[in-house]
Amino acid sequence: MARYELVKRSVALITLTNPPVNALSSAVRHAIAKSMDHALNDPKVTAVVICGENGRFCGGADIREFAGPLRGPPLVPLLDAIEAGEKPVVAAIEGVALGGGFELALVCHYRIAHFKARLGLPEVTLGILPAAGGTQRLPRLIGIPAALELITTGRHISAQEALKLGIVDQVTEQNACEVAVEFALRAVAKPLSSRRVSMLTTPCPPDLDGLLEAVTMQVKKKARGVMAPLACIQAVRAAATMPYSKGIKRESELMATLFNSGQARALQYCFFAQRTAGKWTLPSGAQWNNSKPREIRSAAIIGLGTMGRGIVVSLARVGISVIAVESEKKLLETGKQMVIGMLERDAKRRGVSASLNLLKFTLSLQDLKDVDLVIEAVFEDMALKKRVFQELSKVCRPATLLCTNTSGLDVDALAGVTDRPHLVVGMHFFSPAHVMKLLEVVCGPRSSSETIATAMILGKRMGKVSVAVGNCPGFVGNRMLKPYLDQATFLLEEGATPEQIDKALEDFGFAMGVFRMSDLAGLDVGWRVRKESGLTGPDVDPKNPPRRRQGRRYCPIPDMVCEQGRFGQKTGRGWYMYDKPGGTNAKPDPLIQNLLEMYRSRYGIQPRNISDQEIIERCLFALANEGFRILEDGIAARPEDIDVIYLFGYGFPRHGGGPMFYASMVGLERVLERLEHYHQAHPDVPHLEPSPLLKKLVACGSPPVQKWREHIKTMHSHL
Ligand SMILES: CC(C)(COP(=O)(O)OP(=O)(O)OC[C@H]1O[C@@H](n2cnc3c(N)ncnc32)[C@H](O)[C@@H]1OP(=O)(O)O)[C@@H](O)C(=O)NCCC(=O)NCCSC(=O)/C=C/CCCCCCCCCCCCC(=O)O
Repeated sequence: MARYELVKRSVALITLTNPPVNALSSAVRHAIAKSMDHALNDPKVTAVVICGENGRFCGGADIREFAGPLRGPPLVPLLDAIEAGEKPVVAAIEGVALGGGFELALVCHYRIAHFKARLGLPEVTLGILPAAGGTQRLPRLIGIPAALELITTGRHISAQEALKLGIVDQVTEQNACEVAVEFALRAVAKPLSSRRVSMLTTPCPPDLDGLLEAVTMQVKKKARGVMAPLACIQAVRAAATMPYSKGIKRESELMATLFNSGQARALQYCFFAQRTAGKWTLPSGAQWNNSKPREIRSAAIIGLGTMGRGIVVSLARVGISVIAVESEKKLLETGKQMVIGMLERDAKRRGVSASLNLLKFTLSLQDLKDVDLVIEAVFEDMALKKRVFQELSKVCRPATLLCTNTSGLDVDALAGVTDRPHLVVGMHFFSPAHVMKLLEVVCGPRSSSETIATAMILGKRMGKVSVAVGNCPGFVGNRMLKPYLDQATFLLEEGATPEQIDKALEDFGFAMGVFRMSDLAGLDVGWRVRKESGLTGPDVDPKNPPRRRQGRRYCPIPDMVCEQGRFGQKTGRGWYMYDKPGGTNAKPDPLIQNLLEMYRSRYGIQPRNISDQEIIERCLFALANEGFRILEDGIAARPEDIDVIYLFGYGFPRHGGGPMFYASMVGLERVLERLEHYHQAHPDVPHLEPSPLLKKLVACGSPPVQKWREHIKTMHSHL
């Protein structure tokens, strides 16, 4: 867990050996304590260097250990002892020094960083704080404002920024460990007291209270209801107002309030769920680690609408040459100008040059004959998409992968019109595609494992979180959205307003309430889908009872809003009003209020007071209930996959963990009881009827999310 060597006859080299990230597990802490003890007591040793194996200094505390009882030497006394030692200790930072790893570097008397290293205190993203002295040492080293920013955001910084801030003493392009050993030899016999960061006086800004207040406001606005950043601010205040011995106690008290909190559990779950989601498997046994992806050097995008443009940008900025195709000259020219502008702005922000030489714009599909992969991003119309796929089949070489960016249409039906169904897969990007991190990779029954592996890895290369899902209407994300949206509109009928429902959801932590989100996405999209599926429009049988369709409750209010030409932000009117078309500042609209009142009186609905609790329960439990059905149907392989989709694609708050984790945190028994209650009150809403899997899990004693897979006996796995 740590290797001890004597190098250059007098330097103790301690190498952390806990792959893959040299996390500070109990065994590693034990080994560090033993090695330090040895080094400090061996008269041959004049200095110590600490480094990590495989070019990675240390990824911090072992997060997996947080779930169980705490064992092994505690970190704070171990680190304090390293700092207090009488022999110089130098940290050789390669790869990463994160969390406890950064705190380990901070107790070393000198820090040498490789120029590619990254440093940071990401604890706040895990719902905790840097409780191994990080909140007390970093402000002493770099001052309150810079330390506050790093600790409350968890941002990783480069070695160069660390040097500028005064965190590291030297940045090197050579082997950091060798440089550190030479450095250590030169440090022997130099006084150490000024190198002990805990003994420094924190440089304090003139208006400390004002600064802390401003940061508190910022944090509350950005991360509504999240506890950890606020605790971080309090800990940093202690560094400014207390001696180290007291500050460290305050840090530990604050950590105790966070450590076992639901938010910390949820955020740590998210960390692992994100990593689990890439690990797809198929019933055939093919999976992420035994399927070889193809190398993609060139790609083509069909359609330069909002989605197509975002996908072109995402591909070009990772070095893939892209041919962009449009059907008309004017559309091609507009799309081209927009893509170039987006790439230039993106490159400027990242301080690199825009990769415009990778782009080609064309009106002819014939130009695609040699590309490795095509992503179709035309209008969401099955007949049109089929025509495109038939054409691609003729034009592209037989080995070209054909992908569709549909948000819910049948991927296998598209595969069926091609000469290569095994090379067809869905790549469902989220808008704007160059910003949103989520990618649903939709596996059709005929998609080959090589095709799936290629789409998954390509997504990762584009900086996306790729999740493999099965092929059904709406896949995972949009399929679950339906019951969620339905509950929101039923609540409108019953007496709530769009702003009340949005506020409840935003207070819960959603980036945007359901009505603001719908206004942003455009209300006409759903309207067209409802018309196509016979739920509204001229094809609806007039004998249908007014608020029922296809044998279940139906709320026509969204159709009425669209009939008035209110399509959301783009028309300046939707569920809210905006100062102009394309405006983003949502204001409640009295016309919507009138529409709701007239609607209720027309149908004799007596509006009632609806509590925020009912809003949250009906919207979120209906959402999770559909998630359970998706698991039963084999459309998602694991609850983690569903949660990752909602975290990265739909603004579900990370500190809630995602809909499935949230359900488990509330308690499956309680979710079942509330769904039964609401279904009894609304028997014509099948989405409120508890799913068989939920009932089964409750009957099995409500196991934790990670164990649900053992209870899912999927008859027809689509994955
Ligand atoms: C950037 C990375 C390090 C690497 O990224 P990448 O190369 O892309 O690789 P990944 O796929 O992300 O990771 C590879 C695998 O490694 C696993 N992993 C990564 N980091 C860790 C970790 N820190 N612990 C465990 N496992 C880790 C990852 O899951 C992958 O596994 P697998 O292959 O999928 O199986 C990147 O990984 C990264 O960013 N890592 C996280 C870095 C981080 O967040 N570090 C901070 C950790 S928290 C910390 O350090 C805290 C320090 C203070 C601790 C003080 C503890 C005191 C406890 C006292 C509590 C008192 C309360 C008492 C209350 C009571 O009374 O009960």
